[in-house]
Amino acid sequence: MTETGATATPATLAGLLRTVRARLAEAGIGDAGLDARLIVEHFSGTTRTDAIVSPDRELAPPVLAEIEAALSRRLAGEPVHRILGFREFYGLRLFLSPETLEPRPDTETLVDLVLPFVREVAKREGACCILDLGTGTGAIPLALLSQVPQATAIGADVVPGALATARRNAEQLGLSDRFETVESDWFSKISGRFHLIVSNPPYIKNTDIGALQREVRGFDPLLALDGGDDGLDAYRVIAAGTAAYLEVGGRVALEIGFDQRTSVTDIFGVAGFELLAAGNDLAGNDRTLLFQRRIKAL
Ligand SMILES: C[S@@+](CC[C@H](N)C(=O)[O-])C[C@H]1O[C@@H](n2cnc3c(N)ncnc32)[C@H](O)[C@@H]1O
Repeated sequence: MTETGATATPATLAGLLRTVRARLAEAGIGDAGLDARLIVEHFSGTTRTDAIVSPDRELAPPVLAEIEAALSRRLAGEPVHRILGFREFYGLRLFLSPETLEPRPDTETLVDLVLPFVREVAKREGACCILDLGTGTGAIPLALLSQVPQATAIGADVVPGALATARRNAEQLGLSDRFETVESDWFSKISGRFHLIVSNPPYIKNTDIGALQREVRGFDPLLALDGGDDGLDAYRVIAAGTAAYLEVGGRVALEIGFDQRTSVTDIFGVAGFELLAAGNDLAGNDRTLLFQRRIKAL
């Protein structure tokens, strides 16, 4: 029995949901109700409606064992989507792996920022070529490809395991004929020109990584987080390289840390780019920047 009086693993759906939620809440896990629902529904193959319509549904012992194992992992700090093995992004279900960052809802605002441009180019030219630097699960380009059927994308990453996950995601979404991966240290193995270069690079100062939530510091790969001493290393490389890979009239769009708007705008300014638009994340912080090459005065 727990302090709330609930048994560890009652066999009915409603009882189990209550117990899992109580044990997560007791451990101080913020979104205990949601995490309980995700774990129980996933491993029991039930839905929210089942819990309402058939609360007394009995679950088999192997299912209970799987839920208990998942609960132990969550109590040990593992994020719920890592336990499930997938996460929703822009309406797409994406597989995760130990080599990939778990895509965040804030990154959906980067997709929102560039989508009108991708649509416009695709309409005008019948195609839109996208390069995503640091693709991880492939979240950003796959979201764009799912919205714009004429678009094609290259997802580049320095981690082969991340690229394997991105390819798996493209395949299961039926997008693999328009999505390629390249193992590349930023631009080192990239060739060709693109209408859009997009990136959510690592941007945390290395001295700040120890202070991140345990769910992030313990489970997102360090290479996906560490932006160097001032968090800006990747932006400097991307700013310096972008012009050589951009089509005339092309754009570059970036996710940034909440306090990096001025620094990243300056870095791209020095490289010859002007800021066209900026967007906020779901909490209202500066989170996305869109640049184009500065037009030289005659
Ligand atoms: C913050 S994660 C973003 C992942 C994904 N684009 C997303 O938004 O969910 C940064 C990504 O950059 C990749 N990365 C780190 N250093 C890199 C490098 N030198 N060249 C290419 N990719 C790199 C990491 O492996 C990671 O997948």
